[in-house]
Parts: sequence; C-alpha cells; structure tokens
Amino acid sequence: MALKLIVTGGAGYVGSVCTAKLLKAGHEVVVVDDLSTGHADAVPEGARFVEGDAADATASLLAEGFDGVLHFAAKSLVGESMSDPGKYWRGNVFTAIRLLDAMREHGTARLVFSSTAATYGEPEVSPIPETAPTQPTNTYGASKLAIDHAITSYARAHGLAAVSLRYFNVAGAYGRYGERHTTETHLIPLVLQVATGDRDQIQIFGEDYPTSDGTAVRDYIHVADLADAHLLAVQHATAGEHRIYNLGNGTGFSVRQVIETCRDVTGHEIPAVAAPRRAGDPAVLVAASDRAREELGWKPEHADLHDIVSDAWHFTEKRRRA
Ligand SMILES: O=c1ccn([C@@H]2O[C@H](COP(=O)(O)OP(=O)(O)O[C@H]3O[C@H](CO)[C@H](O)[C@H](O)[C@H]3O)[C@@H](O)[C@H]2O)c(=O)[nH]1
Repeated sequence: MALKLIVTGGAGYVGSVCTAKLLKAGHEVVVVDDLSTGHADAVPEGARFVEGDAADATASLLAEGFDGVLHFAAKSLVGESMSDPGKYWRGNVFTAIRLLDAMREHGTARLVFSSTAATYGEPEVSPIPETAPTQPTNTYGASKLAIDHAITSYARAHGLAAVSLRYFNVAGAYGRYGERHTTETHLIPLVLQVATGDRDQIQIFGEDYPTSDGTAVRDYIHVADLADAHLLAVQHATAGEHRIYNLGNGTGFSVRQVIETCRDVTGHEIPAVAAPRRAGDPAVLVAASDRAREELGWKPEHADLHDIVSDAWHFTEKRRRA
C-alpha cells in the first residue's frame, strides 16, 4: 500500500537512504530537515523538501493529512551528549514530544523512530535481545531511551501505531547517498579518510578489551539493509502498539578487523596507532535481531563486512572525484 509520509532528517545519512528507498517503493515523501547536519543536495529527487524544525515544520505539514512519520532527525554524537547534555534533552527528547503531540492532534497513524543500541549500555548478555536491560552509559542513549518510553505511552493511550528500530553500527552507502558528517567520529569513514590521504593515521581506541585481539567489537550493518527494515516497519505498524526491534547482523568485528578489511578493499596501507579507550565505549555490542526477522520478515542482504566497506569506499572515491 502506497503511503503519504513525512521523513524528518531526510537530508542526513540514514534518512536520505530511507527516503530514496521509500520513493522507489512508490510512497509519497516529504522531507523535513533543518540542515544543521544534513545536506540539501542529499534529499532524493522525487521528495518534496521543507527546511525547518522536525517538530514545528512537521506539525504545520500534518494538517495536510499524512499516514505516518519516520523520525530520524536527532543529535547523535556520544561525546557531545556528555559535555552538552541539554542539547540532547532539548534537541532529541523535547522535539520528539512536540512531534508526538502534533501527530496526536492531527490523528497521524504511524510512527517509525530511530532508536539505538546505546539504549542498552554495557550489555550483560551477547548478542543483545530487545528484552535486555536498558542502562545507557551516555546521554545520547538516555535521550533515545526516554523517547522510546514516551512513544510506548502515547501508543497505549492514543492508539498510535509505533515502531522503534535500534540501530547497531550503520555503515556503507546506497547509490549517491552515504555518510558525509562534518564532524566525523565513526570508525569506517575515518579509516577510509586515511586511505584517501585526508588523514595521516587511524587511532585504535583501546587495545586492552577482553576480546580476541584486545580491540572493541561492533556489529556493522549496511545502511541499505537498515533502510529496508524501515519500509517493513512502516507497513507492519499496528494501532495501539509500540514494537521495538534491534537491527544488526549478529556478527561482531573488532576495530583491527575493520581496519584490515579497509586495507584489503582500498589497497592502501592505512597506518594505525594505539590510543587510550574512548570514554563510555562498551567492549562488545552485537545484536540479536531475530525479532525483526520473524515479525517484520526482515532479511539483511549485505551482511558481509567486505561488501559494506566496499560500498562506503566507492561512495568516498566518487565524492572526491566530483
Ligand atoms: O577513530 C576511531 C573511531 C572509533 N574507534 C572505535 O571503533 C568502534 C566503533 O566506533 P564508532 O564511533 O564507529 O561507533 P560506536 O560503536 O561508538 O557508535 C555507535 O553507537 C553509538 C552509541 O554507543 C551511537 O549510537 C553511534 O551513532 C553508533 O554509530 C568503537 O570501539 C570505537 O572506540 C576507534 O578505535 N578509532
């Protein structure tokens, strides 16, 4: 069924890939983005673009009648969330509550929300199921968890059909849509910047973790597979329910393994140096995504780390040539 949807943050990395896939699937999409971290030229052709605040601009649009909102717009730098927490409570939580109120006012039926593995904190079991305790170790994760709680109560009280998707480590690119953060903190794009010569070396944050090679382990998921889960989520959302799904491949790769894969893909040497652990980093974060597979019928198609890095590398090279 073709739906009329608003995508907040559709000029950003994950939001632009999801918008491109939603359009391809025949949905009608309006992107709302304040361009604080997104790029106007990343808004896919075929989407209407409204520059503005994720709550205010969306609230004005909702009067036109929409089937749902996919809410990506957020502050997402873990370090910044610790040094400037107000930015996360206002920018993430307060914005989301205002958005929920506007959706309630206009009777908007569906919500798909970008949650995060950071809601779990230091895991007690691995791989992490959705039933694991949520004990975030940083304000970013706490802000996303607070929104998840708010969504649950709005779904129960007001009949909202809601899905939260808890992303593990998103990477890769989809066509001309990829990672272009002004402040880049993520491992794969940083390692690829060393390969292009834009950066001298990659720092390995911690070599004394209780893992096979001492470096931290993460579950990397291709952004195209992540986007597919959003398309399934918006279709499966059920009135009065808030379902939560982890999105990962269920396989962990260490920082050293990621760097080695990047060397293999790019053919560059990529110097790496040891550095202290980064505050708040858990040793291992791997998803149990059985629920998304069983209930949404989600099936990741690019689980191979080599493929994920290759797509990120092609995107990086194409942008440098452009
Ligand atoms: O220069 C770097 C950058 C990262 N790392 C390491 O590489 C791993 C992956 O780091 P990323 O920053 O790429 O990803 P995170 O696991 O920290 O971040 C993910 O989880 C976060 C919450 O913990 C947020 O949700 C974030 O958006 C999401 O990408 C971590 O062990 C990190 O310490 C390095 O060794 N060197």
